[in-house]
Amino acid sequence: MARFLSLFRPQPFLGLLGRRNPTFCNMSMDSQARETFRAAVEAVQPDTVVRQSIERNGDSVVIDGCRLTLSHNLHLVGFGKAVLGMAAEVERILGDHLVRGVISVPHGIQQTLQQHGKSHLLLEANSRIKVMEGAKHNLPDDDSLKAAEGIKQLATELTEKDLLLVLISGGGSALLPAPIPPISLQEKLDVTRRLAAAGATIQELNKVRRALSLLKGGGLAHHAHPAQVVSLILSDVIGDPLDLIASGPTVTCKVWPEEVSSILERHKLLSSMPASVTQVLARQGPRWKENDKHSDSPGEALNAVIGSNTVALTCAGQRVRELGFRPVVLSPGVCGNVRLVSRLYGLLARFACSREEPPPEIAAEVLRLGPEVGVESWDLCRTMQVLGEERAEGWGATCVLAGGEPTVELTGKGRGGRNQELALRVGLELRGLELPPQGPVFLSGGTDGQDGPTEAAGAVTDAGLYDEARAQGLDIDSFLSNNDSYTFFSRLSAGERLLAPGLTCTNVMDVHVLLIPAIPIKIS
Ligand SMILES: Nc1ncnc2c1ncn2[C@@H]1O[C@H](COP(=O)(O)OP(=O)(O)OP(=O)(O)O)[C@@H](O)[C@H]1O
Ligand SMILES: O=C(O)[C@H](O)CO
Repeated sequence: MARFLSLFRPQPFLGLLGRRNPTFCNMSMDSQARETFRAAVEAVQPDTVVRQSIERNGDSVVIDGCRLTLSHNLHLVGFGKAVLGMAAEVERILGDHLVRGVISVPHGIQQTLQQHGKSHLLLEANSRIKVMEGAKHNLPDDDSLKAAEGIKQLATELTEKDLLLVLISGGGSALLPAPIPPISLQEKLDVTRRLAAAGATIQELNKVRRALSLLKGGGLAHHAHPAQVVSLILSDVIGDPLDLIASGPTVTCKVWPEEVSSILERHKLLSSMPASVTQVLARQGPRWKENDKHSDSPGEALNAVIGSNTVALTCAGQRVRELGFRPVVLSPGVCGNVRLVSRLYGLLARFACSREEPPPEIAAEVLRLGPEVGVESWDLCRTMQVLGEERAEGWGATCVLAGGEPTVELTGKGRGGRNQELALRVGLELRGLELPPQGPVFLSGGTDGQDGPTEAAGAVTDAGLYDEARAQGLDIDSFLSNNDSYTFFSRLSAGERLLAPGLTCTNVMDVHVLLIPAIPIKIS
């Protein structure tokens, strides 16, 4: 008769491989998934990433391998949800050379940071940096327009002796609006709003924003010429494309009006564009005025990505290794429909947990599905190889880490977010995979601490989700069809599966953690 025996790898062998040093062996799988997410977020804190990217030696500073000399010539501008903490750290490190600065940050952020006890991310009372709050609800408004004007003014006054440090993070586009005349702020806002509502991707949205802005698409670097410009960027876009993060204000790029028109056309908006937008798109030559003092300057800058989803996943991997799991990073670029993404995680869990050699159909479906959600075949094969090795070598615990920004097709009117919906769907995919002592656990969380318009960042699920919901009278399918994942997780077991770290002060998109426990071997 078949019997099951828990055969975990002998500890000395594991020590040799350097994989297992389980510091939290008493933690539940749920807690370990949360701890892994915490480590991911911790790694991309605004002050941490700045500290790690600036090396100060006396009156010189090395950034991204480039040595720069300081002589009380440092100016600073910034825009984005995380730049307040970034600016505070820059001022701590280089404050004695700082002449002045202006940053554009989300409405209410200073008060919120104060309330959350995060005063280390706030500027000192005697700071030389002016903080301007605006862009309520992540939309450009008069306040962020004023901040953008202040930033443009500062940049325009610089000389070749100056160094301009630019701090950029997600949300920067809305915090730096500078529409090319005669486009008004309201018209630009309408264009971006309508595009977003039509389902345009962030790549499409920011290509359009670039074409209509004085500061995006290299405009800020252009206005700062002939000063030296260095940007420190916390990326919230898949693949870390410099020209698209916050619409690339320090990355000179040519605008192709045909490309912009085709994006508008694709979303059926071209024919209803205001006359001002049509006029700007029809212009030939440089976007900046002919009489502009820098009209022919290239506006070159050093652009350094100092924090990204990849950094978060790498640090999460280190943490989960300490917890006793072998980490494998699937991809930092998971995108596409959450339905397909959840299917992929379900298949990977099945592949990892299969007691026999996994049926080839699983690997085939993984390879077919992966590219549809932004994961390269090479990464899928590498991940399955690690999962397969663990099984072949004796069922060690593994952790698949990934990140990115999947999408949800909104058909209902409920409250939720893409992370909670993904976790809910993966929970369904894992159904039936309950292996002793515990089956796989999946966590999906937004690194900014907020998943859609909800108070949670995401949720943690496992194979027991379906039965747990049923026992509590909750019908998962009806919550899913109403995009009501937040209500579902709030009601289920008093909300204990919700991931709610609160405001994290950073944003490198989402993090996915699939923990596969060490599995007992079947001895016949
Ligand atoms: N009820 C819902 N269920 C599932 N997803 C939702 C729901 N409502 C909104 N969303 C999704 O949430 C996303 C917006 O959430 P969020 O504000 O976290 O986005 P974001 O892209 O992370 O923004 P940012 O990068 O500015 O923080 C959109 O992709 C939207 O489709
Ligand atoms: O501000 C923006 O454009 C988005 O957050 C992407 O960087």
